[in-house]
Amino acid sequence: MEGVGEEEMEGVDHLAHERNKSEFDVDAMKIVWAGSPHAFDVSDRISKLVASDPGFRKDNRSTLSRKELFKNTLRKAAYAWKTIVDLRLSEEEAAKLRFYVDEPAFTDLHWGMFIPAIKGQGTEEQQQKWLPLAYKMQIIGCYAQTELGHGSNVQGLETTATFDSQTDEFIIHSPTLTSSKWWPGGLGKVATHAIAYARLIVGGREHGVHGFIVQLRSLEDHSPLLGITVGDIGMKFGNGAYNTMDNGVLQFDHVRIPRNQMLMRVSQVTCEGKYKQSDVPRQLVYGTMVYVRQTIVADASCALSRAVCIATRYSAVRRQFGSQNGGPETQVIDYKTQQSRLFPLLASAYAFRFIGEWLKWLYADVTQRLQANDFSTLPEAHACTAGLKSLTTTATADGIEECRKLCGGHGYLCSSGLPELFAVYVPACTYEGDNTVLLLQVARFLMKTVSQLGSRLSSKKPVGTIAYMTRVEHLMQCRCGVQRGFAELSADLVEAAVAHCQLIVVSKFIEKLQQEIPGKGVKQQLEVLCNIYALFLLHKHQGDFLSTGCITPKHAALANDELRSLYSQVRPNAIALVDAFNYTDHYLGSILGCYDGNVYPKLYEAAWKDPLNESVVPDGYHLYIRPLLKQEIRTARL
Ligand SMILES: CCCCCCCCCCCCCCCCCCCCC/C=C/C(=O)SCCNC(=O)CCNC(=O)[C@H](O)C(C)(C)COP(=O)(O)OP(=O)(O)OC[C@H]1O[C@@H](n2cnc3c(N)ncnc32)[C@H](O)[C@@H]1OP(=O)(O)O
Ligand SMILES: Cc1cc2nc3c(=O)[nH]c(=O)nc-3n(C[C@H](O)[C@H](O)[C@H](O)COP(=O)(O)OP(=O)(O)OC[C@H]3O[C@@H](n4cnc5c(N)ncnc54)[C@H](O)[C@@H]3O)c2cc1C
Repeated sequence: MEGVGEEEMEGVDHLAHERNKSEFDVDAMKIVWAGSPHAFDVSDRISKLVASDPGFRKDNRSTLSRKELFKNTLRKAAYAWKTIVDLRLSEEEAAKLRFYVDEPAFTDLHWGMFIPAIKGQGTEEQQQKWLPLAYKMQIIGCYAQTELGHGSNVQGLETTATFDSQTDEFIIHSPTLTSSKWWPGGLGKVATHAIAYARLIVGGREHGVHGFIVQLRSLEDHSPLLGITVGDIGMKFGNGAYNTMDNGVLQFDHVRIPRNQMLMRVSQVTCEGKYKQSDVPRQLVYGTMVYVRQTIVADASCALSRAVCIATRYSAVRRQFGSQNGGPETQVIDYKTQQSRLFPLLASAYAFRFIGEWLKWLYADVTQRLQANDFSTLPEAHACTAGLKSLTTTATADGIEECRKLCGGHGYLCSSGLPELFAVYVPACTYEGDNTVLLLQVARFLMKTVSQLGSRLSSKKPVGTIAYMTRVEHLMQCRCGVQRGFAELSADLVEAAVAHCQLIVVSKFIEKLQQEIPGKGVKQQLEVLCNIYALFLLHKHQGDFLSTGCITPKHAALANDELRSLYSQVRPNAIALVDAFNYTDHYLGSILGCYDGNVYPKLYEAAWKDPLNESVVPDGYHLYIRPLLKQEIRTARL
């Protein structure tokens, strides 16, 4: 193997000159990014714990076969659980551990959907029975909603749950091939239980889709129970990536479960076979999705900031062209084109961090209200979680890919960390609701609001995120017919939904800046980023703004000038702004993004570690290359 000098690998901070340029207190910004001094402490401690433990190594994922990869994930999940128990980590610390372990696993669905579904849709009694088992991981659950034939259209699910009053049981059945459950994470090889969604049939009458707790596998030997056919759905996009997850297929053949395993907070079936609806809205059956959409928004800033951190550090290291008198070439980060692609993504990472924080607050608020039987803010909470999930995941997936391109050829190497990050992240645009389908929900909410504006029947004034609608006069003129023409106009309505969500992100960023933010220069940096975020959107969509007369061509030109000036203000602070994310090299998983910027020796070293380089002459030489070279190919047995 070709070696690299030890001194080249260790100790020198190649980005020190960049760090010295920064004009603000990076440690104070770290606290702002983390959310509070306490959150920073937890995050910093747990990230270092994971990074220093070889049990959580992840640099070999792209070279493992699916079986090796999956077994390694099982080992890591068990090891993570042991660490959590041994160190008596709090729930907050455990969640951070899962975050820094950075490997999608069945545990995400157990903690992220199975448990929340029981908490949100189960009765007190059901919670008391199932939650202690789930918290100790004595049972492992998944969320089995989507089927081969239907994902978006939840009302179209075909699995049935028929009540048998003779035995006080439900019979869960998959009547068609398309009713096979398809996609649930953790289902393929691990889950012992599922929250399965099925059409409820009582006394021959259908009552829509409800959730049921169904045991799938034996707790003794893990074999599927009678009537259950279950397995993995196969390899997904990218090496490593989401293939650590066992997304599964499941068929029920008249599987019987006791009546008390229907989640009965929203509606109940009595032993006499009576269906009763409580006074909570039916939409609470969808509550787990609202919860997860909110966590996905909070996570978007993590994925985007990670890609931006890699691309920013590498852009400061990489030099191309522009050498004067034999001096160094220009750092690519100094090119205005690089800045105009990179800095809006840096600003978006911060914007998404704050919108995630706000959405958490909104979710906590609606949860509290629901407990007090106040359902008034549920439609807005649904629209915000759906719309912001769509907006942030689309922008993040696109942003990760842009960061890969910003790193030129080296961005295409797995060791850049970017291909895997993209492959793991991009399904977020589809799961928990296809992004277009979710925007249509927002559009529906907006059109409903518009149709009520000025209506004599409705005395309610729009509040919260739609309060601005009363100030937009020409909406009043659009009221007529839009409800009837919804499907025809849906492509335009989706654009309106995106614009509405962008407005929420910008306004919440501005609100954040109205708070006291300690630390030298921190607030000023955030103001610059906020302005970049808003003006970049204005620039990108200037056609819409101009055609609707919201701005003049002069405004558009001024905005563009201002944007260029803002990029120059960010430039000296760019490295410090990504340092503020406080990511370890382990978490970044990228040679291009390593803290010390010592990229080239590390790339060189890593190449020699590739399995192809284990031998100088490759396997297959004698069979395929030599006969070719010796012109013996026609006689060789291929
Ligand atoms: C290794 C370490 C281990 C250590 C241990 C760790 C310890 C702790 C760690 C914690 C870890 C946490 C991890 C969390 C990570 C989470 C991981 C996530 C992974 C994601 C996996 C993916 C899962 C899934 O994808 S699940 C399936 C999701 N499916 C969907 O989203 C389907 C999309 N479709 C729909 O939601 C609906 O059908 C919809 C919205 C399209 C509605 O269609 P419709 O038919 O038009 O509407 P209808 O049903 O008739 O509704 C009418 C009415 O209701 C309103 N509505 C709809 N939805 C909602 C809602 N959710 N809430 C409120 N209201 C709603 C709708 O707008 C209509 O209103 P009106 O217009 O007023 O009538
Ligand atoms: C990695 C991954 C993990 C998943 N994990 C789980 C899980 O744990 N549990 C679970 O239950 N499910 C899971 N899913 C399933 C996921 O929730 C669905 O795939 C998702 O909701 C999209 O539904 P669909 O596949 O039916 O897409 P479709 O609805 O078939 O989408 C196909 C196309 O049709 C368009 N479209 C659909 N409806 C409309 C409409 N009304 N108007 C306009 N356009 C429309 C969409 O925009 C899209 O372009 C997972 C999926 C993935 C990829």
